[in-house]
Amino acid sequence: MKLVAKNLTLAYQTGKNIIDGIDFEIEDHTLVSLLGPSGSGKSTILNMIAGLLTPTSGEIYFADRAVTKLSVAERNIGMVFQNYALYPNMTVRDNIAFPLKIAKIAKNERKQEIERLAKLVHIEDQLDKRPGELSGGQQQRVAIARALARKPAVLLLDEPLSNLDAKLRTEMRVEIARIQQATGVTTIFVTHDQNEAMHISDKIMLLSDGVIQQYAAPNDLYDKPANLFTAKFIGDPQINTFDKAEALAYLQNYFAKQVKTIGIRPDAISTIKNSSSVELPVTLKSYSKYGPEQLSRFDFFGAEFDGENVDGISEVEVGQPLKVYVPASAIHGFDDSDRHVLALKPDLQDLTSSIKS
Ligand SMILES: Nc1ncnc2c1ncn2[C@@H]1O[C@H](COP(=O)(O)OP(=O)(O)OP(=O)(O)O)[C@@H](O)[C@H]1O
Repeated sequence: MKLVAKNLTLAYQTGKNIIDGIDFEIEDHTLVSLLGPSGSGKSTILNMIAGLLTPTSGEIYFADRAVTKLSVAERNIGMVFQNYALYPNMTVRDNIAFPLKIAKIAKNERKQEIERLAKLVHIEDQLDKRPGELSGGQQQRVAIARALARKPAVLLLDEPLSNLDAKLRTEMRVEIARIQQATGVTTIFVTHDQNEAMHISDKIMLLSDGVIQQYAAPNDLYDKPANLFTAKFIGDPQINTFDKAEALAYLQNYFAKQVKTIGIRPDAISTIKNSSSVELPVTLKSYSKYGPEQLSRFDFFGAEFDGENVDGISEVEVGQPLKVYVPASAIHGFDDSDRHVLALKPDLQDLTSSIKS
């Protein structure tokens, strides 16, 4: 089901808006992550969608139905929490059956539904165990099955993987994407882990201080950051930023408009020139390689920056001056308000100088 929020605002008594008049649409059948640092408002938005928190103002719609004033029960949502919240004294079967019993689904139909859900989340051989006898990943599968039992309008997942170890996290994020695709249920996934969000989502809503910084497909957040916050939050290693005079003056040439900061992602740097690339005169300061990852550090007019897996860099000696190249589209400029400014192609550089003069 499509979900729409209009001018959604939440303030506690203390005053300042925790969520500050945001608008968004989540398309039917998609998986959207709410991503952002601690305190950015992810859980608050999720809880307003669930009906656990009432917005101070604004509206939420499930398709065309305004749900803002409806209770949790009336919204038909499925929720999964970080701590699973399974009933410890019930078997897996009874945990999944619970919402079906509440909904007074007949016994026969209930049995079929439990089997269907257990197959869907791959726990059909665990139905007679109690949650305490299952691994964290299996418990989370049960929690997902229970949340899906009543064919919810939306599935809300609040940091569902954060109690799992690294290997299980990766496995379960693939599983969540698979289950979401198999059921087609519109899903909202809260995480503060960009890697998780980047891999699992159709779109990511990146939040900071209760404001949407950017809402776009994962690769667009990476390649086309709308502002400096997004550019810095997304990407590991972090984007290189230049705000010192000489480096900035050199790169400013590629922009028609004055920029305050320039960002270049470490993986955009190469020693190989191509037709749309911009040349940077640098000195190699250090180089290291670990497994498939190479990291290099360069000096560029006194500003240092990182390169990741830079083609051809293993041939260069540390301390040696060289030229590196960056596609013009990978030079991100940000204006006084930290908003993204497009770089011009290198062959438009003359035009840039004439605009400036
Ligand atoms: N009951 C409350 N009263 C006042 N402020 C609150 C209350 N609950 C949450 N907040 C504030 O609302 C803001 C957003 O909190 P929220 O839990 O939505 O953030 P989050 O992005 O989910 O963070 P985390 O990743 O740490 O869970 C925070 O600044 C928090 O301090």
